[in-house]
Amino acid sequence: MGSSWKYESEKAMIKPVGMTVAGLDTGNGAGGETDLRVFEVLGIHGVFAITAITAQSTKGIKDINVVSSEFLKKQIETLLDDFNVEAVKMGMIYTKEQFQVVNELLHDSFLVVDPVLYAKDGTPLIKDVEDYKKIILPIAKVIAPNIIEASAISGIKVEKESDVVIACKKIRETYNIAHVIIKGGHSKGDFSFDYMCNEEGVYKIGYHRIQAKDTHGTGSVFATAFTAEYIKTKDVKLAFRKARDFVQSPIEYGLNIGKGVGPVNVSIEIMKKSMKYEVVEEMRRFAEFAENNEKFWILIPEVQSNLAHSIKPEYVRDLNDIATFRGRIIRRWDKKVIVGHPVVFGNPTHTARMLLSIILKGMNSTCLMNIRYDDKIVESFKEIGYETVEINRELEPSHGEGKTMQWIIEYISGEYVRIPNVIYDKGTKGKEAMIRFWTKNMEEMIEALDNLLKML
Ligand SMILES: Nc1ncnc2c1ncn2[C@@H]1O[C@H](COP(=O)(O)OP(=O)(O)O)[C@@H](O)[C@H]1O
Ligand SMILES: Cc1ncc(COP(=O)(O)OP(=O)(O)O)c(N)n1
Repeated sequence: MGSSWKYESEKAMIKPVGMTVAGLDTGNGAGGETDLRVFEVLGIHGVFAITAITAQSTKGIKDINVVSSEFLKKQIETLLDDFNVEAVKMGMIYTKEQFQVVNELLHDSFLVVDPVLYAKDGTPLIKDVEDYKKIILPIAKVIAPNIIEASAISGIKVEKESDVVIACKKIRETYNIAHVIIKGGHSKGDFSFDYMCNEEGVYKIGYHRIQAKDTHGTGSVFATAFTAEYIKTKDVKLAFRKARDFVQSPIEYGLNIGKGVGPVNVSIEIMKKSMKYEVVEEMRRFAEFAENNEKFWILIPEVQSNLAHSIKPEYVRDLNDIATFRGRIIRRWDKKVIVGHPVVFGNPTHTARMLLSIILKGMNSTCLMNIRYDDKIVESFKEIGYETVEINRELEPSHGEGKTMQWIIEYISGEYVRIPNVIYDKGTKGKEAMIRFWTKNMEEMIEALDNLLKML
């Protein structure tokens, strides 16, 4: 007999386990609970041995309540007794007695140390630093200080690239740590460079430096992402690359919450993926409406139509956040409307480019369709209650291909406080007259077109 259904289903639900030994940030921006979130997003079951509770918010740390070393020991023993912990990330740990517990129980683990000497507000997160250097650093497999921490640990003031490499090597040799990563978030320049050195050499990764205010937790996120990726691949170089890549979007989409430095947005990529899934579902709903409405063909111009649909406007950065139908919306010779699936993101169609320009002007807009120009259609839009604006294409300056949609929106926003929902032009030499209609969501788009078609 083959394996039973029950066995197959249980097997499918196994997740690798990673541990964080860290403090708790009551404001949920750094520390152990953020580590658990990173583990979760990256497909690892995170478990948490807590070293201290910090009374913390985006404004900083008010107080620290340290967990006794006996209780820390109990937590780690309890977790190790049950789970197959594949790697351990360590953040805040406070006292010499706590270091001894970790040394005793985790010296053989794949230990990734984030030496959080100070929080962003300057509060020390490790009390007995000299003991920490003696007891914790020699059992680390990987250490990931920022440049301030690297300076303190190596005794070399890290300012320029050559200092980073020297400090990296010194830390490696002094503490016999296989992989030293020095993070560049606190350095200057257009790129934030991180360096990793090990016996094979020095690797450098640079990403565009984001001018961000809400960066609380970047270090915790980086080290936990590294640990998660190491668990999945057992490849240190790959884990370094993936962790650096992972941290970029959470910084870009940092959460402007609280009165101080807001947390980075750990689940942003999952949120964007789920929003994109909803967009695809709604595009399917639109396709059904277009193909089944007997009069829909009236709306379709010679060049055919398309519908652009974005994720929530505040998350839109570029055309990759906007979907269209690859094969457009086509009117056949017999007036039948055919929607050209599939739905694709990032296609530089006129509709997608105009929607992007409207969103980047701050409008609450997620849908835009191009419609055949006809006086009657424009009048019907007015009757439904939409504001309209006519654009004279003769006024368009000569610019390269692909700039017209942006020009139209720039032109309108120079004249209007709010961009009207119906934007039309009567064409010019070689350019068909066209209406472009945008709405705040798919609900409104379908309802408006349904009402419009009843009037035609
Ligand atoms: N403004 C930024 N733009 C892009 N990447 C950043 C920025 N700030 C930090 N990083 C990245 O975030 C990670 C954490 O770095 P860093 O801020 O130096 O750590 P810490 O939080 O321990 O001080 C690194 O990969 C670093 O390159
Ligand atoms: C409980 C706790 N642990 C760690 C930190 C510091 O984490 P980090 O990711 O380096 O974030 P910033 O403090 O630099 O924002 C913390 N604050 N609290």
